[in-house]
Amino acid sequence: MLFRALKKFRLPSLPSLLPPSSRAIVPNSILSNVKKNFLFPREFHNSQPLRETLFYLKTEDVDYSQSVSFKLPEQIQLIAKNTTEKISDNNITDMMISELQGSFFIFLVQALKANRILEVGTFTGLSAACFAEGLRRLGSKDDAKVVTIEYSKEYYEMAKNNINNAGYSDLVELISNADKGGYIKYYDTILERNLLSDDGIIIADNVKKLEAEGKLDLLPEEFRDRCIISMSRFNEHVKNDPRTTQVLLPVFDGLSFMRKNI
Ligand SMILES: C[S@@+](CC[C@H](N)C(=O)[O-])C[C@H]1O[C@@H](n2cnc3c(N)ncnc32)[C@H](O)[C@@H]1O
Repeated sequence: MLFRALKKFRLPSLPSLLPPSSRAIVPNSILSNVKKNFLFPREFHNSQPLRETLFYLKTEDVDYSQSVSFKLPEQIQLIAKNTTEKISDNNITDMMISELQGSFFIFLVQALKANRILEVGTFTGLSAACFAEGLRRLGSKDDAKVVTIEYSKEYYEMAKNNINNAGYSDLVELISNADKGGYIKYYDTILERNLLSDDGIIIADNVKKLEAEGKLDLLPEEFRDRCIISMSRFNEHVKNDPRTTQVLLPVFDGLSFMRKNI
């Protein structure tokens, strides 16, 4: 599961999920990406029928969309290439956002005129680079920044190299953290601490309703329950929260957009 939130933060302070070094820097932000990689065991990732049902967009539709959408800059495409070269396990590289999603994120940062972006779950830095590219295309102000946190030391190191090599280190602050909190925790922390500014947006990724696809019974019960529980619990939590308004779009892996009711 992947949690993304595109948001604008309000100070005074950042939640404890960020280390002290980053506490002063998130007035307007995008929070992105908590992927719960443990949700699907390897053997299920490798099951073709399941993969087809989990990733329900047809390849030709995605290819067509990509062919008529603007391309990711070469230096960002290289991050995706390096990731698949260095991590040969498809189950892991599947965590990476698609090229099309990367283009969408650049577009979104520009459209929202985001200035500060907080991403939870860097992986190898592809989406962070896209956020940074969006900031750059906006003609980023002095305080514009992507703060991205990753709890895996290995991915953190890979991301650091990728971001440096792609030339975004001036815009991206990488943080290695140990907090394994889930979607609800991050979401509540942001709202309770009033970190989301009035025009900020939270995006949660990988929140599509798996059981609607009818093939969840391919998974053993324990995994089935965990998938449904964690995703639908989050969706329901937000749906029932009077503080925000949510729209869940059936795109990519299920992208939910939330904004504060003001
Ligand atoms: C789906 S991947 C993110 C995809 C990525 N942003 C990209 O560029 O394609 C999710 C990442 O989040 C990390 N992660 C999961 N939970 C986290 C948490 N609570 N704090 C920090 N990182 C987390 C995982 O280690 C993994 O690298």
